[in-house]
Amino acid sequence: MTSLRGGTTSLLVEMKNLSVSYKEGVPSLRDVSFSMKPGEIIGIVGESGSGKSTLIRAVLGLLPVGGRYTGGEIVFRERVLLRDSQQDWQGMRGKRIAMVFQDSGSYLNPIRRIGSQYVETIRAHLPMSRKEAWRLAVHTLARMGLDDPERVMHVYASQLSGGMKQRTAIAMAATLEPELLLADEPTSALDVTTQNEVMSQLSRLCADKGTGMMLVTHNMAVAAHMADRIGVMVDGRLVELGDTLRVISNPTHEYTRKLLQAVPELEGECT
Ligand SMILES: Nc1ncnc2c1ncn2[C@@H]1O[C@H](COP(=O)(O)OP(=O)(O)OP(=O)(O)O)[C@@H](O)[C@H]1O
Repeated sequence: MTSLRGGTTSLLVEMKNLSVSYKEGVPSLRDVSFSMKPGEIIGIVGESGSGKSTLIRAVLGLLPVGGRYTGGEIVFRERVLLRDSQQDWQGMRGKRIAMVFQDSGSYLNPIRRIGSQYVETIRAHLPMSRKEAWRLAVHTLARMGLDDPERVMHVYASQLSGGMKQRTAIAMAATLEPELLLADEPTSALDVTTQNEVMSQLSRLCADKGTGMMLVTHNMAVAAHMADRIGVMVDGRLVELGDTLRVISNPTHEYTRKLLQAVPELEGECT
């Protein structure tokens, strides 16, 4: 299990009574409140439809079609995002707040070599020469477990396997050293062995760069392995939030107990 990182005491993110609806009068997020410290990893678990994706998309200011903020606040580094214009919010995306999702790899540009799009992404946010950006990209691809990163830089996405594309997309998001990485089931399309590897590499990359992560997963074992704290969602509410060890050894909510009982290797730790 990872430990808490980041030295400053100011908060990275605060959610205050956040509510979101897609349909009038039917909230998909209900009064969700919590805060994150810099460098912290929070795992968000819960059943399908409980609002996990809505929660992290809300932080990015990119709700799925039809979604509306109906109450509350999101504060990022002491700045209230919900009161800011979309333009201010846009300035945060990519560099300060980045997101990876289940099929990020499939969004790589198919008609440009990986190296060209990777270098351009880096240089759009960081003051670097092409050579420096190339070196940083190769280094990060290697940290994400890609065996021959120079070759990866020279090929098109169609020449990479699904796992390699996903690792590449995750590396690209992490390269910019965002303060917050929003990860929505980033490895669930990969086979189990690859999932574990990519999760460990991602966690190491975040630790290297002091990046905080909000990790949405349906897999309690993944959350227990990766996160400093675990939050559990049921029907749009955050019904439990606590240190990982406390949540898995002494869950307070019935639904958390049910989730833990479904994970054989954690079952013995649940009282
Ligand atoms: N674009 C949308 N339009 C209408 N309703 C939506 C939309 N996106 C999500 N919802 C509804 O909001 C609720 C929360 O959905 P959300 O996708 O956030 O849950 P989730 O916990 O991430 O689910 P899953 O694990 O299946 O991805 C669900 O009832 C869902 O049907």
